[in-house]
Amino acid sequence: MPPQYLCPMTEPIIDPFQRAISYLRLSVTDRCDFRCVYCMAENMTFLPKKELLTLEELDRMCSTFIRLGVEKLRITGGEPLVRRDIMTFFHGMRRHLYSGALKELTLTTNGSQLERFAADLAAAGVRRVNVSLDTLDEEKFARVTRWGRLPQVLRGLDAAQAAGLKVKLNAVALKGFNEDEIFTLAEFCAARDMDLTWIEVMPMGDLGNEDRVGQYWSLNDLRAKLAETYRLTDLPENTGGPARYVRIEETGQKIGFITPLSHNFCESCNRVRMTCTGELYMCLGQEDRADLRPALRNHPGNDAPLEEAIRAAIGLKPEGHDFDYSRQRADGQVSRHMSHTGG
Ligand SMILES: Nc1nc2c(ncn2[C@@H]2O[C@H](COP(=O)(O)OP(=O)(O)OP(=O)(O)O)[C@@H](O)[C@H]2O)c(=O)[nH]1
Ligand SMILES: C[S@@+](CC[C@H](N)C(=O)[O-])C[C@H]1O[C@@H](n2cnc3c(N)ncnc32)[C@H](O)[C@@H]1O
Ligand code: SF4
Ligand code: SF4
Repeated sequence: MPPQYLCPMTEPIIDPFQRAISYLRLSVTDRCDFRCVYCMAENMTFLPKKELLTLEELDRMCSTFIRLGVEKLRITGGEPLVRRDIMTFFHGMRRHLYSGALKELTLTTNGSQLERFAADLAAAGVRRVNVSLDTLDEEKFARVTRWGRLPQVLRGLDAAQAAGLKVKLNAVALKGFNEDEIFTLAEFCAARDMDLTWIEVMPMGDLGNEDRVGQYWSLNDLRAKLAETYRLTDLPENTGGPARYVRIEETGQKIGFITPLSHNFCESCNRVRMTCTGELYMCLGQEDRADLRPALRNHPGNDAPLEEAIRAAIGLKPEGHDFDYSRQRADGQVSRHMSHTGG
């Protein structure tokens, strides 16, 4: 039997494994202007737009989570910046930053729309963005994203930095694809004062013809390759996020490793994820979820049922994921696509 959760309103909710849940990742759309080969199939069926929570509903959901102790809100997708009028939502969240209840409002993006939106994001109180970029080669970029164009993303990075946003690059490590770019990407980031985090590819969703097992490249191997050239020093574990960091002594640069497969970090998990239809997923690597929409829609003007539904859902958060490439399944071990919850 999970314990009861009677927390003071401003303290984060504690899950069954004594982890405080202070971080909400919100997917505001399942659509995207790219079709990355490890994330989506080329032909995707998206939700009808009428299924999505409205911007007002997203605001009410997030405000309720913030009242329940969420201090960090990351907007993701699909591609969050392709949702129409999404800046209205960002500007609405600024009031929680001003009140001090929300410590960080941020987003993870493919960068394609940053040239257009970076200044407005900064005006809404966003201080840093994570941009996904797996290669600096134009032809490879077009191949891995299927629909993306590298120059557009590079202009987005420039716009973000010009707007004063701190930028972190996320690169998914893909066997036989970007193994040869670990030094170029490190140098690119060092020259632009951007952090870089590598991510192990996770077996989620049906990708059409892509080979999941063949894509996987352990970050232990990537790290060993870096260490052949650089002296790496492990930095103290940061319990606020999934990445472990090393410093490159020769350049002072920090490199992060997100290793759900080779070294899982579930013990310090502090997060839950909500989809654009109001489903709360308790773990990225599991199917457990709760539909918060009825509590939201059936009780206009009364947030108590929604608060109760959120507490009950977090009371069911599992201990961790079950991803495992040793089972040699090329299909996703979690059936939904990464874009459903936004990573
Ligand atoms: N397995 C697992 N992977 C995660 C988790 N959080 C993030 N990731 C992976 O890391 C990727 C990058 O995450 P980001 O969106 O940049 O967020 P973050 O690393 O939490 O961001 P920071 O605030 O910069 O630490 C995600 O898309 C996932 O692939 C998690 O809780 N579990
Ligand atoms: C799903 S995307 C959503 C936000 C935005 N479209 C972007 O690409 O940054 C969030 C992150 O998930 C990562 N991702 C997608 N599929 C993945 C997979 N199968 N394994 C690991 N990371 C994945 C992407 O590289 C990206 O950094
Ligand atoms: S990783 Fe991001 S940019 Fe790529 S297809 Fe998925 S949602 Fe779109
Ligand atoms: S896999 Fe699940 S439990 Fe582990 S860190 Fe990610 S969300 Fe948390």
